[in-house]
Amino acid sequence: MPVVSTRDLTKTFPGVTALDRLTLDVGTGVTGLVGANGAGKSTLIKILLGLERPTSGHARVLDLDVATHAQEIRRYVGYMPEHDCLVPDVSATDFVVHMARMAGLPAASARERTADTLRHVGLYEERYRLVGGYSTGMRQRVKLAQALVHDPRLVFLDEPTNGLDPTGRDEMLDLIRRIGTEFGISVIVTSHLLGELERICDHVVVIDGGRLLRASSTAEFTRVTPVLTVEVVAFDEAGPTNARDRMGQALAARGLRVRADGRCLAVDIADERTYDVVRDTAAELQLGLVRMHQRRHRIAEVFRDGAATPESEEESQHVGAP
Ligand SMILES: Nc1ncnc2c1ncn2[C@@H]1O[C@H](COP(=O)(O)OP(=O)(O)OP(=O)(O)O)[C@@H](O)[C@H]1O
Repeated sequence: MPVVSTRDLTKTFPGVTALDRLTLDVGTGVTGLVGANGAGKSTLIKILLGLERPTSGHARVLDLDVATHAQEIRRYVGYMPEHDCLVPDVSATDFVVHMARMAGLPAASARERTADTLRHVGLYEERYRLVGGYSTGMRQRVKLAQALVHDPRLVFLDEPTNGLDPTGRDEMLDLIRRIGTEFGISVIVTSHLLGELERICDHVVVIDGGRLLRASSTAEFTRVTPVLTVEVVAFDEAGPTNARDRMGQALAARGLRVRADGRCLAVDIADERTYDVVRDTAAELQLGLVRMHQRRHRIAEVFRDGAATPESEEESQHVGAP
């Protein structure tokens, strides 16, 4: 059973179509919802939580209709909003206990669950300090804790790494991954930073202008392609592009299909001997072989090309065609 499914979901604001007949099924696990600013990610989450009404179309969360079961849905679902929702002059404990009570937990279990959850997000030692004195990373963790405190089956995390430095971002991503793997809670996480989602998500959904661009497993997005990325350097004074082009021409003369790919060459793998041909050609031309590895699709290519094909115009430009 999908945790979220939408059918022809449309939301218009005056002059703006935020969601445009979006039809989508999201399964269990950690799913990344990717889109540029204004793509419609937050609007979708708000509709799924029953906080916004769709203009037309249908949506179900955990098999419950958002139009008729919004309150029940919120009992089973946690939500970490994008913007700051914290009260500065209360402690993390008081805030999270309050949110647990709002979610319907009795006082004793609200306190117990709050202590557990703050420990999981790494704030146990600091739990009685006022939130107003917290760093951005700590504030994001409090927001995450309140989304988890009532033991939901599904959490929506809206841009959880916003404003974090690289270390804080890595820690937050690890935490999100653990929510999915250790606690078995399904996660839908939005981000405009594609690399993050490659790291932690099982599935990726890409929306653009309120429409579905692509939905598939991360493995499918980043699968290995039958193309070698090759980078060479010259030991003489010739520049890096010159070395790349000399190598490209020599490989093409040996019957390989080669394209320029920035500083590198993209070489189609004809068979197992392709690796040897590349190595021997570099040696013959007295070029240093900096790298030679099989290429992976990148999620970013979905945005650049409008479809997840590895061949952009730049990459298709042939060098040294015989
Ligand atoms: N309450 C609203 N009134 C009018 N327009 C809105 C409203 N909420 C969203 N929009 C518009 O709908 C579009 C989608 O917005 P949304 O916030 O869902 O995008 P997003 O993908 O979450 O982007 P961001 O990461 O910038 O929040 C945008 O053009 C936005 O300006």
